[in-house]
Amino acid sequence: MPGPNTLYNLYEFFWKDGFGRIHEIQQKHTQEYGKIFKSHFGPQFVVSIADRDMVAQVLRAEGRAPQRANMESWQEYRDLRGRATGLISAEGEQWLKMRSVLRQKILKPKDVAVYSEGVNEVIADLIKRIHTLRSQEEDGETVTNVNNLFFKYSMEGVATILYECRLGCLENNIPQQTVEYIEALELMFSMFKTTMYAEYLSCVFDLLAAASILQQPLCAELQHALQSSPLLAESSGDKPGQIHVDNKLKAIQSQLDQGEGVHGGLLTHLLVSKELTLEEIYANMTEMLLAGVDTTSFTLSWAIYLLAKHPEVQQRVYEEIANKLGKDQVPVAHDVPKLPLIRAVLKETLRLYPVLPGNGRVTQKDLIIGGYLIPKGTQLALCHYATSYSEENFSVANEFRPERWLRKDNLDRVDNFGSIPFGYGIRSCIGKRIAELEIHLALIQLIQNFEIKVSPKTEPVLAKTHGLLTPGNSINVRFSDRK
Ligand code: HEM
Repeated sequence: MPGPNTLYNLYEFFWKDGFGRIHEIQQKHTQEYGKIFKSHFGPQFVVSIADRDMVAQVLRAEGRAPQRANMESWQEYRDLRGRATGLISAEGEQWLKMRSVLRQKILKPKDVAVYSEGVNEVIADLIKRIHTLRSQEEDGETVTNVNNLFFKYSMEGVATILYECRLGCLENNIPQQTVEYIEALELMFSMFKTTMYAEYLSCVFDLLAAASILQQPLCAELQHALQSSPLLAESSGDKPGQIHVDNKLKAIQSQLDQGEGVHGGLLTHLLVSKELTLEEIYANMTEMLLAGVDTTSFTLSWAIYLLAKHPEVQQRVYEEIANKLGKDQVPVAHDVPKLPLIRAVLKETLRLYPVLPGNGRVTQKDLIIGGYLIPKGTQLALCHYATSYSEENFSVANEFRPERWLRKDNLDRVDNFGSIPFGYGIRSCIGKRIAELEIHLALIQLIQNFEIKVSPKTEPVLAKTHGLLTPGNSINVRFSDRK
């Protein structure tokens, strides 16, 4: 099988700063070596797949508990300290058990529809915050670096759903406890982005480590962060990540003591049903928060950027909202199917900027892919960025054309393997419906309230890989009141 050798990879990644360009390297290597190629790192290798049908074949052949990457050292660390893993890092039977509990409450659109009201309260605060921020600018309209704002929105939104409480991220004066919480999370995000959530990248790191190119395995770096981070040290008492879970537990206890019925969302269900241990609940709440904030905020930032750059698309979206929902009607989850264009905007945004440009799988049986025998236990890298930009899969692939998703019921197809930003199958993103709810409702209300325009302060924004696919520079946009 063709592919880059160790020397070439060292040159590409270290000399030419390839870690920030993983998405481009996928495309480049696909052009050079074909849709299936083997990257060598010393004695180890990764097989990369950049073909829609081959990706489909791999994902359709998955067993009961698919594995993204070899997590042995991570697992050993958790075992050593008696700490529970969350869904992202768990494997085998433990993963199956947790997934089957968590999926009951958040995997279907109707499961998350109940959170519309809570998310809308957060969006009302987001809009207030936009008014405050733009009033501080000379033109009275610009918000600089919208991702900062959307980070706070996503954190507040996801916490509202997961912890069933508000953090105050969008207030003018953020509560001190929340400031500390955001700081702890930011530290973890920076570690997390280059490790757990970027399996494609972590395979590269692990292989480099195996080839003794790195002094320490990457996991050790993350393990150190875990030890020193106040947030993720789940078992050590009074930490910010636990406070919200513990508060909920106390509230439930007091309701029970008073003979009241207990109702609530996911966290309440987990605490009452006791299907997961408290340690597992802490671990999963933290991992879901980590997995859910940056992904959602980057996607929202890219969507706003694309809409600002394409006023004609934005106008069509606005007209659809005005005609099918109403100019001032606050949307809820069941309004979203009436607005196919807003759904298409999200799908097209994620095609052009898939937050996870690549994903990993360890094969659980021998497979023949593209004519090659791939033995059980091989680390695969699924090159979603490359398939998203392939002209074979999407005509005029470089252009933002949300309407392409409106044809032939494309919106509801989950099996368009050219663009699967949330993954596919049993190990796909468990937070997909939460992310969609937060993004759809926010986009609808932002477009109802504002005409979103490119600010003269905005340079063209290119993507860079920092674990996730992130905006390479700050996105500044003008939020003009809609007349
Ligand atoms: C636009 C937003 C998001 C995108 C694009 C995204 C994408 C992904 C992808 C590609 C995976 C890997 C799937 C696979 O291996 O097949 C994943 C896994 C995961 N995501 Fe998301 N995600 C998003 C938001 C969220 C949110 C909001 C949450 C939680 C509230 C979340 C929680 C998770 C978890 C826990 C996993 C691991 C699932 C498992 O291993 O069983 N994600 N996500």
